[in-house]
Amino acid sequence: MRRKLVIGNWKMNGNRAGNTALLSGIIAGLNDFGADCAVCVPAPYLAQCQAELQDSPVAWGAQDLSVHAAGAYTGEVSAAMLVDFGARYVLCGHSERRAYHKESSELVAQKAVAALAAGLTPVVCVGETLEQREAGETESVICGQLQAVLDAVAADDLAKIVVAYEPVWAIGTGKTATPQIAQEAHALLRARVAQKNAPVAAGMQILYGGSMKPDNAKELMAQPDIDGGLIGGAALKAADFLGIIQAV
Ligand SMILES: O=C(CO)COP(=O)(O)O
Repeated sequence: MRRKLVIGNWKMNGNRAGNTALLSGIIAGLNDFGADCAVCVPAPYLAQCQAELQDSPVAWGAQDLSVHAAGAYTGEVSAAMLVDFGARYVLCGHSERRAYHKESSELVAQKAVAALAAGLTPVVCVGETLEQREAGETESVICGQLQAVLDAVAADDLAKIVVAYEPVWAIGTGKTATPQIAQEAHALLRARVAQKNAPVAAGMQILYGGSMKPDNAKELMAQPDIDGGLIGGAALKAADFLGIIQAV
């Protein structure tokens, strides 16, 4: 049985006082729901997570990292720095990074490799745009994005990856993928991993992201290949985030 995982992606939101309120609200409402839970926060707030979450069941992580270990890379943050602040997860290749920062699948794969080398769990994000879906390219796009990572990561590390399917047309739009559409994509992704290593594919956590809310989470997470959620907007309110975790 794969354990469910719910990760909140705060994107570029938050401030110290608001974060404290949100994190303490999450901690106060968490019971043993049988799911793992984490927040991926803007890098400046990793220290705050370390201070406020360290004795809680909530893990924390970052939204991006550099492929470089150290050196003259102004503005970048290394995997080792994230580890220094207790991060466990790091998003790699979120669609907003791919779209606004022109991150290629090859770069995303290198980021996953850098994360793994430092002991972080990369959450590799894949997803098609509406245009690509309407052109019948969903499978080639999402499996191509995943394949770059499968090709780059050492066989021993494959089992340490988390994948997130986030259809771009469902992110922040209120248009959730139907459970059937999401399940179909998740099954394709799992089958692609299975071509490389079937036992790893069977154990891999594949999360859904895109307008997941307390009222649609249950049906999505009931699908056989959906192992949790990567939550944007609904992760910014403790009640909504807890509602999604509870849906597990
Ligand atoms: O991009 C997302 C999480 O990474 C999803 O965002 P929303 O939940 O706001 O649609």
